[in-house]
Amino acid sequence: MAILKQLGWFFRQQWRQYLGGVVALILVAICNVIPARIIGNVVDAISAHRVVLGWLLVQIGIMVSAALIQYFLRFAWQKLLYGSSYVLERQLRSQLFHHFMVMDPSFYQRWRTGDLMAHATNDVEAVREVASYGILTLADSVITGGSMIIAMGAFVSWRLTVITLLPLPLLVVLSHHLGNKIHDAYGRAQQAFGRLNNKTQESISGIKVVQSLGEEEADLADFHHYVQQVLHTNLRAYFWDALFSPATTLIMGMAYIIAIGVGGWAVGQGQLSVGQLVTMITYLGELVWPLFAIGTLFNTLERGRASYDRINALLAEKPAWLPAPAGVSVPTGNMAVAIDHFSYPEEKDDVLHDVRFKIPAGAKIGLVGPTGSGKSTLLRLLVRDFDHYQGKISVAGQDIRQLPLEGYRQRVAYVPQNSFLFSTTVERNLRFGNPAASTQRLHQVTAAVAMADEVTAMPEQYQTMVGQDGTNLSGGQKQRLALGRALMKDAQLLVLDDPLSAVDAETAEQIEQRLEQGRQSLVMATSRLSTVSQLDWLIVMEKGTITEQGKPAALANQPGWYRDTLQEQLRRKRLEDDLNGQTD
Ligand SMILES: Nc1ncnc2c1ncn2[C@@H]1O[C@H](COP(=O)(O)OP(=O)(O)OP(=O)(O)O)[C@@H](O)[C@H]1O
Repeated sequence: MAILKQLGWFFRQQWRQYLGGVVALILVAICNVIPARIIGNVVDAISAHRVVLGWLLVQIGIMVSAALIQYFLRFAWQKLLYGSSYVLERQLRSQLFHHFMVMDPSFYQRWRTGDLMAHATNDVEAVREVASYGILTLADSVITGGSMIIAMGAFVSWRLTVITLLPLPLLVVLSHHLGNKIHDAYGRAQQAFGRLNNKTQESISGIKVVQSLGEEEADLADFHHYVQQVLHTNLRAYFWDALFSPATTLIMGMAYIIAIGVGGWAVGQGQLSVGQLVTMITYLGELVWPLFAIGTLFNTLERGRASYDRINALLAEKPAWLPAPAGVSVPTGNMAVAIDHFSYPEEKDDVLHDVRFKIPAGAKIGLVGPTGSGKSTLLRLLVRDFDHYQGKISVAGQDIRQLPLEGYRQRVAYVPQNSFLFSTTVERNLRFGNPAASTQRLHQVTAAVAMADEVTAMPEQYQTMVGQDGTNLSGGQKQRLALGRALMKDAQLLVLDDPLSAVDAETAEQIEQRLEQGRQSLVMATSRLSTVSQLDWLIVMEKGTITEQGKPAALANQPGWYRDTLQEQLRRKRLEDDLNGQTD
């Protein structure tokens, strides 16, 4: 029952609908009392040989009217209760989706996609069931059950009613005992479902890798293991649930035996008419549903509680970003990076330390260094993926963490190493960050990322669908579209993480030359050193810190990682050219 209290906010919000639904249920219960009473009267009239046609027609008329009224009332409560429950579902879904939108990357490191999807689907569904079926069964079992018991007492005999219903308290004991078991078992079943979701999502996303390595069988076996877990945990939940229904039948059976035994004896003693006994047994028949309803009610409520607890645990997580003081606007100007220390959440070792450099407005800065030296991490701090570092990154002297996140991000365009494309058209992907941009701008940007000819050659040009995460495109096309999307934004700072690694050297050089001509500030990590010579400033990172920085030409002449790696890359290039020359 705790879940009903937890959802109190929603029932208060929708009190009119729920009140209407419950009133309709009460009226249905009242209508339900009528037929048994009439059947009893008719039986007594028949036994006394005093049935008159007119009277009989009136009785039938009353029963038909009661059935018709019930029809409309049932329609009313279904519409009111079930309709409201969909409002709850909508509210929970939007709350979750909004939460997903504002959470920081460490949240997505802790939670896997499949789990989040299980929360947004199965758990929301289980809570919705509480607001519809749960309320229905609760109201119905209390109202119908209560009215039947009152009718038994009032129209037949209070003493016989009390004796007949003596086994009922067993049901309360049983539901209390089984309730917690169902709650825990259902929680485990939902967790298993989340893990299965993760597995399905990962296998489908990685299907090309699975197939190319011939690992289908192994992956199927792995999948089967997760399916087994879901099956096992659900069977466990249904085991506890299944203990309830037969118990209800048993308790009802006992009540019938008592009613027939004690009631039959009372008829023999002349304390009860046959018609009253028939009425009593018909009412008992009407009690079967409310009692079964109590069984499913506990299941629904416990499942709903377990799911609501899971949803709340998720919603209770707060984004790690620091809230900005009110009324602060985002300044423009020179930026300065001065990071003392940074380590990833739940990691002990520093990934960055003593990283200091300046980004004058409009400057084009290259970030190079061996793999794993912290280039991507540094870029992620620039775009405020993480705020928990010691030190300061500032714009016009103001710490970026003191600025409103949304406002700051509007000024920045970021292209991560593995950029994601939406499964929509080329145009909608490009316009994602700036839907209002003009067609001229769209064409300009397409040309800037050297895609104009390729887009023209596509079957539906800008309206060509790119497939899920751009599966219909080549790696280089995907990268250039992602870069184009960032350029469409007209941001003041472009943060690019090796954005052209899959693009051939010549095209990459062309694109980079255009980037260098732009007015925006640019910080670009790259693994291709031949293309950085035109940048204003070069930063070399090794083991999480800056080991060299200066103009590319100066660094090319001083001993260090940059000069060695550049010479090595140029030597290879010459070798390749020589080999190509031989084959020409
Ligand atoms: N999300 C993360 N959680 C924990 N550690 C991470 C995370 N991302 C990166 N690291 C670690 O931080 C270090 C720096 O990684 P980073 O990706 O910044 O290097 P990089 O210079 O960009 O490498 P590359 O050139 O290969 O892209 C590595 O040791 C890496 O394992």
